[in-house]
Amino acid sequence: MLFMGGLAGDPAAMALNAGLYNQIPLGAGGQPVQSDEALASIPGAEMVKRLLDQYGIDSSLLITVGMLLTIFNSFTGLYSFFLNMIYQAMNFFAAYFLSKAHIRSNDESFDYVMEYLARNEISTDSRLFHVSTQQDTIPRKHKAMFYDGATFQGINRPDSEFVQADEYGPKLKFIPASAKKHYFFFEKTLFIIERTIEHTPTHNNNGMGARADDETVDIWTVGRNPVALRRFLAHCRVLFMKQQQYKTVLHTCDTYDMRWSASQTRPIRSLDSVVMTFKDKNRLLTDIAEYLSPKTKAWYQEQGLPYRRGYLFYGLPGTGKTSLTTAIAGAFNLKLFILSLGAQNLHDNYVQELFMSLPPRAIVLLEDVDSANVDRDYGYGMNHDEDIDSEDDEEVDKVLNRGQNTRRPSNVSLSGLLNAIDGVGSAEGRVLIMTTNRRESLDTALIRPGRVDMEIEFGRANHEVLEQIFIQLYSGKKQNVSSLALEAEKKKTEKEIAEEATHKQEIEELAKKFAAMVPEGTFTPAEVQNFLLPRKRDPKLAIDELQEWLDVQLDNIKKSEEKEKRKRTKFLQRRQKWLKQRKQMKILSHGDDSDDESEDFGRRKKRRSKDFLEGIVEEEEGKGQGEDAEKVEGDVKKEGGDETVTSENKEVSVPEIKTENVEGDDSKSKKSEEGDWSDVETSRPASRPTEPSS
Ligand SMILES: Nc1ncnc2c1ncn2[C@@H]1O[C@H](COP(=O)(O)OP(=O)(O)OP(=O)(O)O)[C@@H](O)[C@H]1O
Repeated sequence: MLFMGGLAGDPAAMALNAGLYNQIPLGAGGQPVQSDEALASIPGAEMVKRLLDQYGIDSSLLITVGMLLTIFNSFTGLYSFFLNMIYQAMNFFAAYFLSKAHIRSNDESFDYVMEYLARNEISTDSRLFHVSTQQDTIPRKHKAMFYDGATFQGINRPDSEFVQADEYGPKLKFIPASAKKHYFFFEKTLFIIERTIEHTPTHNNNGMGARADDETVDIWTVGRNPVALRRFLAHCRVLFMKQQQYKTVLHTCDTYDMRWSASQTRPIRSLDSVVMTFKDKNRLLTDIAEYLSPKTKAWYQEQGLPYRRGYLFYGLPGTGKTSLTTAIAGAFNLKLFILSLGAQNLHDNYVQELFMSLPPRAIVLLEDVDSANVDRDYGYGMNHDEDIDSEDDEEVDKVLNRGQNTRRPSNVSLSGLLNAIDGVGSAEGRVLIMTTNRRESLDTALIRPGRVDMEIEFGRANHEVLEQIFIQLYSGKKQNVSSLALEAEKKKTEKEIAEEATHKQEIEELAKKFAAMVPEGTFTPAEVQNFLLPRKRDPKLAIDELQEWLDVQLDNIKKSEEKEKRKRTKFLQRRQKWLKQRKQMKILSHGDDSDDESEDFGRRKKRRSKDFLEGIVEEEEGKGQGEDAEKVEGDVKKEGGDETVTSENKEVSVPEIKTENVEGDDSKSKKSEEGDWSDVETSRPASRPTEPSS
């Protein structure tokens, strides 16, 4: 009880202390009575006294200790009381004589301030600081709150790069601690700054009661006039903008609290570095430039049209869809927001909120829109039992490619996505870029005009692209825009410029040779780069080794095409069998060719359809490349010119179905009663064995 002094200022504690005082009786004149008398008046004290006497300890000592502790208690109480007064006075002062700005970490201005603090060593000498080696991904909560003492001179230049690593690995970043006030002067005015981390209960998908950390920063300055504060914030903004001038800021969805978070900054990628046909690039860039011009915006408003534009980039993986999007963001100074619909926890509501919270002048990159529920045919919850009666070649492709769709299904529904894209609350002024490897599986609603205003196909490299890739890699021209690179460009001497021109000419000639050797439409740009990169310092070596590489690659391609062809042929055979069986089942169930109206029959048909589709993919995956397609087992028995299908112990004669030419020449393929399936083009799988690393 004596230690309740820690709670001084608390009325309950003071009352208790007073009570203890009252336990010591006072004699005449207010003087304490003799210790024995005093002790006698305290219950239980007699017993303690006897105990102390046993050990030869003077019992009057108890009184002295008690009194000393009481005095100490009074002092701590007083101290707390005065502290409390000072605190109240400061609050009063802050309320009436200070200006204050309150910024939350989900606002960009938070980054402005953090940038200033990091660059100006504010309170980095504090005894309490956080240390981090995280380099690339800077959580927003700590964004820019780091600097490296050793390279501070370097990074203090407005638009220079942070030096984040040395020869031993990532350098340390020092992050000033939160929940502590930091003081500094800006333009001779005193500023006080405090970071606070808030723990807010959330009810998001992470579960009830999960907590989301949020950070705020409070800035005070002396005086009722907030001009100094505004000037400071404007200064921070300019500093930040200069830093970001040659960077592309990537925002991704923070899956914890489901909002945009600036996760990375990257040097701007130049448009030249993305190689594609001039026609397509020109068409696209002209369209975006036109859309972003202020006149167009005004026109949209006058017409009462929603000011939005959408593009679909489709084609094989590694053909430059993402690279081009990043380059566009840099070229038009747009913020880039990347959303993958397969992200865990992402639901319709969140997608809508994310679209609503986009700033103006932003690109939203929706990657792999074919994934999951937004997929018309294969997505999670979609109709797998779809009848495969279609005569459409695309149908065959889809079935055969189905096994390749290993992406995790999304929780986002098609209608949810459509609402997010152009619902009432969706932000205006943004550019939407959707990418997919499988355009054919997208729902037409998703890519109708208004949602997708232009489509660009990305394919394997033709001669123009091959030549450009070679030139890009060996010309020595820097593809990342930065102030330092631009400075270096300006400082070149005439001799250097002349040497560069000669080098360029040489490279262009080699590029022509290179492009002539590589067959057109055979490799993706990523595959070509994959060959060139290990030989990046020696263009002639690349030419010398090209033929050897081509031989290996073309052989691999041939093998995978053959495999694909076998798979396709098997599919066609099975399909024919299945159709025959179905026909027989119809006859057995109804005795005629009427439509499948029996519910039982419909269910059986669907199950068989599903089993059939899955069977063909599994079978091909389960067996090796050398598998003979003729080994397909079935119920079909050939008997003379006709076939007999065994079904439910009954034999029914059906017209002959030709199944020859399984491995042979495609041109001799059969024509069945279901139509001609022989001319279907064999598609080469996107992924092939890559060059063994040397
Ligand atoms: N057209 C291109 N020009 C320059 N580089 C390219 C091109 N295509 C691919 N690359 C290079 O290949 C790599 C992969 O490219 P990118 O991610 O842009 O392909 P993608 O089409 O978006 O693939 P995915 O569909 O798998 O997302 C990158 O390193 C990129 O530099």
